[in-house]
Amino acid sequence: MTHTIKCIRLHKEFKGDGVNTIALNQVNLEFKEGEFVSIVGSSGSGKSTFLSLVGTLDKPSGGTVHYGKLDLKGFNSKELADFRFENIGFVFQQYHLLPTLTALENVMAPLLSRKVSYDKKERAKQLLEEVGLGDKMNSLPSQLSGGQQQRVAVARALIHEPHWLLADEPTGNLDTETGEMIFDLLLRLNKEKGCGVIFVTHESALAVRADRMIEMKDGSVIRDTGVSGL
Ligand SMILES: Nc1ncnc2c1ncn2[C@@H]1O[C@H](COP(=O)(O)OP(=O)(O)OP(=O)(O)O)[C@@H](O)[C@H]1O
Repeated sequence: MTHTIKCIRLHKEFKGDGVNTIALNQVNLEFKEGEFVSIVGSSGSGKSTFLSLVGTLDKPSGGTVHYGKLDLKGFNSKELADFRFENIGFVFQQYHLLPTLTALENVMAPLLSRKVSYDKKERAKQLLEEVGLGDKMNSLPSQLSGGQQQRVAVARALIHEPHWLLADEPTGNLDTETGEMIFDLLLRLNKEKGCGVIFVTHESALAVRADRMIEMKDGSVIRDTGVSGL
C-alpha cells in the first residue's frame, strides 16, 4: 500500500450558540509519501482543525481522507484507533507526557496492551538515543527541560514507525533556538526514516525550510508551494 494522503472536499463546521463557524472549507490536498510539509496561517485559519481531521482525531462534517487506497469514512472508533497506531504519530505544543513515568516508560506507553514483533524496551531506548536523550532515560518529565520533554514526545510518536508524523505547533512552547533544534530533529528523522511530516507552525522562519509550504486563511488553502498556480 502507498502512504499518500488525499483530502477530498474536506469540510468542518462547528455549530453552537446560534453561531456557525466554517473551520475548514472544502479543502482538496494531497500529500506524497515521505513529504515534509509545513502549514502556516493566522490564528483561527483552520490549521489545527485540518490536522485533527487528517489525523482522524476528529470527524469531518463533509468530505473524506484517503490513506493510499483506504477511505477512512466508514471506520468506527476502534478501527480508527488501530489505524492511527499503525500509521500516525502525533506531536503537540503541550508535550502530554505522563508525569509519573520516566522518559523511557513514556516512549513505551503507546505500546501498552499492543502485541508487537519487536522488543519494546530496546526500540524505546534506541529512539531516545536517536533524539539525543540516551543519558536521560530514567528521568521524570519534571526533571527535563521543555526541549528535552518535546524530544521524548517525538521519540514516543515514532515508537511504532509511523508513515506520518503530524505535528501541531511542536515548537510553540520553546525558545527560538530550542524550537530550531526540534525542527532540525524532525527534518533529520524525515530523511533518515522516510516518514512524512506535516508541521503546523506560526513561525515562518521554520516553515520556509520545509520541502513544501501551505498557507491557510479562513479555512481555505491560499498558497501551496507544492502546486504551481496557487
Ligand atoms: N471545538 C470547536 N468549537 C467551535 N469552534 C471551533 C472549535 N475548534 C475550532 N473552532 C473554530 O474553528 C476555526 C479554526 O480553528 P483552528 O483551531 O483550526 O485554527 P488554527 O489555525 O489552528 O488557529 P491557531 O493558530 O490559533 O491554533 C476558528 O474560528 C475556531 O474558533
